[in-house]
Amino acid sequence: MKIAIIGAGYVGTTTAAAFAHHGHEVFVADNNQEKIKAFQRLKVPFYEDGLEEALKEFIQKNLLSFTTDIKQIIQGCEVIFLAVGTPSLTTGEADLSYIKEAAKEIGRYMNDYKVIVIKSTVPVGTVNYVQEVIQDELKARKSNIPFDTVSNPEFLREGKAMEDAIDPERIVIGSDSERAETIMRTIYKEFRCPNIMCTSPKNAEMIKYASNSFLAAKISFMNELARLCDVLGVDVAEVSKGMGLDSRIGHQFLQAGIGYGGSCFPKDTKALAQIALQRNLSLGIVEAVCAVNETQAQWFLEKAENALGSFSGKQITVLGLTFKPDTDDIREASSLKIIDYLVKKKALISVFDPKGMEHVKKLFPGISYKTDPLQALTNADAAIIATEWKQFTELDWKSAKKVMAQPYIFDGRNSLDPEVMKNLGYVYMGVGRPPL
Ligand SMILES: NC(=O)C1=CN([C@@H]2O[C@H](COP(=O)(O)OP(=O)(O)OC[C@H]3O[C@@H](n4cnc5c(N)ncnc54)[C@H](O)[C@@H]3O)[C@@H](O)[C@H]2O)C=CC1
Ligand SMILES: O=C(O)[C@H]1O[C@H](OP(=O)(O)OP(=O)(O)OC[C@H]2O[C@@H](n3ccc(=O)[nH]c3=O)[C@H](O)[C@@H]2O)[C@H](O)[C@@H](O)[C@@H]1O
Repeated sequence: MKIAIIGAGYVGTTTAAAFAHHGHEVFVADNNQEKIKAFQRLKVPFYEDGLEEALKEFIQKNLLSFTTDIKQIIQGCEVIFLAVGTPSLTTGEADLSYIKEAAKEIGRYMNDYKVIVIKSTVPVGTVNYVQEVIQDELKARKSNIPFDTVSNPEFLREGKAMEDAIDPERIVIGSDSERAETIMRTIYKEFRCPNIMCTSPKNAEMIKYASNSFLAAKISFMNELARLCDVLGVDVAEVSKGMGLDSRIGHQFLQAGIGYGGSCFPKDTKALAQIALQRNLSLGIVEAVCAVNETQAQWFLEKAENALGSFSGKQITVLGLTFKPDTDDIREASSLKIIDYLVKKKALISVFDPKGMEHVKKLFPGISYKTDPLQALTNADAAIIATEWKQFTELDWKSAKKVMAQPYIFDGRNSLDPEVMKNLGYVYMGVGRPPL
């Protein structure tokens, strides 16, 4: 089937690769010319493992192409996916301006029956809103071309985007039209997905926000618990291990740390709380999830500062800048809060990250960017681990101690073994773990 995708970001491009992998012919359009030029040169302008190789393969097989000509792909394909951004407004609400703009273009250019599929994460009711925007454009053209709008939220994780998109654990299709549902089922026919759920568009939209907010809630619950564990001398990592043994709880997303980041959990939790407030409802749990996350890095930094005496004038190394390992994405990364705090405290800051340094340089040009962890740790009074890259968990910490000025490790991801670090002579502080 010929499929158009509007928005060549993480989601648009990985979805495109997954559709091409399953034999569809995919056309991706973006209004960012630089991005499209990069893809046309077979270069992915962000880091996602396996994506560049996959795109190269499918472009060479003529199953995938990139363009800025949105009109052409709208007219050439029966199914059009919207994968544009839906960032937070200052109020916390989702900004639907990119969705609106893309929907207008569809209404302006569509020439025959289309299924418009919203893959972006959007508030409940957006499928109807897109329908209205397209309908208004068609009216202005005095046209009544038929079309359907469908919700098909995306659940992929950055860093594992390719495997998640090719073999998703679930596919949710929110449609009120039998015709559109049949087309959606045809698109996903070759996917080895154990769970395809068809429901209403509004239910599908809510499933996405509820899923992200629930995962964020698990993290904030453990992060809040970590603060109590810290006072009680309990190891939160042991607690999460014990909790996870109950299959009703499970092990995933119980790792305490310095807070969740990324382009989605922070924005989607805020958007859900905001959707409720607009209906005069307050979602106390979701609001608390956000509040714990807002303050978790600060709580950890204050503890670290107490342990060290002061950050002022000290050489502090931040290891890890991305919001999690295996990505170059620094959106809402906890490292940014850490650097901001350290700058205010007049610390001398060195950083290292395998993928995220170029992006952070634009925000903090005045700090020192190093080429490897040991170089970053040289003469450091303390190291703060902000992202659990394997370059840090597998570092030769014995050699690292020799180059550091003082042996303080503040492990914001509980990624190292406290016992091992103590035996190497470090003063180790994790999140919600008793000092040894
Ligand atoms: N990044 C992720 O891991 C996931 C993101 N999502 C959701 O998917 C959506 C997209 O996210 P990302 O891919 O991360 O965003 P992104 O910011 O990486 O990409 C969005 C792209 O849309 C393009 N765009 C915006 N307006 C356009 C228009 N009118 N015409 C053509 N192109 C346009 C932008 O230039 C940009 O390249 C968001 O709603 C996000 O919440 C859902 C699951 C996972
Ligand atoms: O809507 C989205 O964009 C996506 O958001 C998350 O995916 P992602 O943001 O790529 O990353 P996660 O692996 O979920 O991690 C998010 C943050 O939570 C933190 N985290 C995760 C797990 C944990 O136990 N503790 C913890 O602090 C990570 O360090 C990271 O900062 C969801 O996992 C995806 O299912 C969803 O599609």
